[in-house]
Amino acid sequence: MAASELTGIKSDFNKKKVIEVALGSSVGFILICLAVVVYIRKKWSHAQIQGTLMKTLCEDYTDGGQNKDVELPFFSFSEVSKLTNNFSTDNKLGQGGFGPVYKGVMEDGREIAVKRLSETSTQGVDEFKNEVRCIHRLQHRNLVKLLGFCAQKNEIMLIYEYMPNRSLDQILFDETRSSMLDWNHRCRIINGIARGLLYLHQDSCLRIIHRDLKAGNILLDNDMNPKISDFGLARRFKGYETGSNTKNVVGTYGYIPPEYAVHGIFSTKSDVFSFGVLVLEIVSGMKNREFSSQEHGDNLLGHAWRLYKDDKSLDLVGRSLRESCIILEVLRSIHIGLLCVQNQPEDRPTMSSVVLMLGNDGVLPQPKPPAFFTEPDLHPVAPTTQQFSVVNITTSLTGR
Ligand SMILES: Nc1ncnc2c1ncn2[C@@H]1O[C@H](COP(=O)(O)OP(=O)(O)OP(=O)(O)O)[C@@H](O)[C@H]1O
Repeated sequence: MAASELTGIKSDFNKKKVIEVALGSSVGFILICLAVVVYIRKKWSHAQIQGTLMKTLCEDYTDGGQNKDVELPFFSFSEVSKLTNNFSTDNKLGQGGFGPVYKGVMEDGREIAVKRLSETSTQGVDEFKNEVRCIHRLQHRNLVKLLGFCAQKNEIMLIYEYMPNRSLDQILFDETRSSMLDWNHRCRIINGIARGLLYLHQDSCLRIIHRDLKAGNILLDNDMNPKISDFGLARRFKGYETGSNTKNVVGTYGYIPPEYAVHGIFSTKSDVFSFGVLVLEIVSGMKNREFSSQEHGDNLLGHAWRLYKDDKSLDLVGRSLRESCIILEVLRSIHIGLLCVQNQPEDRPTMSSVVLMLGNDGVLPQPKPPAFFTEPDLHPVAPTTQQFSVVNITTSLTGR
């Protein structure tokens, strides 16, 4: 081979190498730039959330605020850190849409649960603010108590009373743990949730639609008394309002009524619907969302309705409940549950009627068919959000 040919090959080879290196380093450079931008954006949005929250909390809790009559105790970062054993993993209770939740013990021995807003929170500033603003002004034995907050050192945390039996879903839908809840407990849980909701709708100073009532948002104390929690999506309403409209439908699949899912209309009757789903889940020990009858493909609501029509409602009762159940009470609860999940909001009872119906043995009206017999074809915006509350529904649904 001639020397000139050899030099040609060599220079081609060098050129190729130079291009490869140049390309490689510019791709690397672009990737690094992208990573830096993502990192800065994340930090910036977290700082923004914290900034807005600080402002809200300051407005609410300083002399200039409107709510200076309501005192919510302030905890310093070092105090919370000490109470939770430096946010140790042993103290971690779980992870929700806001971020991790830690158990802590106060100096006087009281146990607390600390919700720490995380940088990757799927629920934003509005939900966090809402939670603080709603819940600290409400006082009812069936609502979880907010004990204080921390807004310091770029940290936002909410401090609640600790509920030793955690959330209802963790017991109700667990095959072995569900036996911890006999009919007596379940009856008390149904009644407690009903009273807590009635307080929110009618008796509290704020009047609130919860909008995310579900088994995961019912916490249980030592004696299995229920406490409604998670007010991040709650909305205040005026006494004369019958419903509001929103394009941003939020909530949790399986608990959302048709008028809200399809038309974005929510009212106290949306909570009544979710309550009805919850009652049927408590009696059956099954999740509405996951239940699909092998016989006819109906979800839990459709299944309960068919059994009711065939006079076989007792077949709905979960295995772990069969020994302890009081038949008349169980049948009445199922009947009330079915009244609450009726397709038309105006057919559903108010929570004050529900509390009355649960407390006496008078004749109940006949329920009409429930909404969403079968599992609707829902496609969450981001499938990962499904385990948490804030689920935006983009597809339309059809009820039957
Ligand atoms: N006050 C509390 N006492 C005891 N455990 C709690 C308390 N609050 C929350 N937890 C537990 O912490 C975990 C996370 O709760 P969190 O309310 O943040 O989210 P979630 O209800 O699981 O989801 P989402 O954010 O969708 O409501 C759950 O396991 C819950 O049982």
